[in-house]
Amino acid sequence: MTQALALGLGSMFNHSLLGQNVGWKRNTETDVIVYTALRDIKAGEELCISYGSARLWFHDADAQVDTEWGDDDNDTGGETLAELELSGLGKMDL
Ligand SMILES: C[S@@+](CC[C@H](N)C(=O)[O-])C[C@H]1O[C@@H](n2cnc3c(N)ncnc32)[C@H](O)[C@@H]1O
Repeated sequence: MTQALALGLGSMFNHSLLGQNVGWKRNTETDVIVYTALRDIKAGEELCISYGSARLWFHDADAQVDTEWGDDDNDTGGETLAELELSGLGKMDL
């Protein structure tokens, strides 16, 4: 597994699984992450990427499922969010 830590502007994107409007792809040969608009984005609109459906480390304000913070039974890595993930858009290649 290869992991990456986005610095600079790349560290400013919030997560949205359902409302992501920016996709991203890592180039592990050049160590560059390329961000691409997934649709037309209005001025002032928040830019959101998907951090993936893996376990998140914060309470996701965007989550559409009943998640109780700190409860293993409610982690976001289960099938519920995976089913919601938009195919191929901003998906983490972990
Ligand atoms: C990479 S930073 C994103 C930028 C950050 N919001 C800032 O102002 O610097 C990741 C952090 O943003 C917050 N965050 C991102 N997406 C979120 C969401 N959907 N709901 C709640 N907090 C979120 C969490 O605190 C998370 O640890």
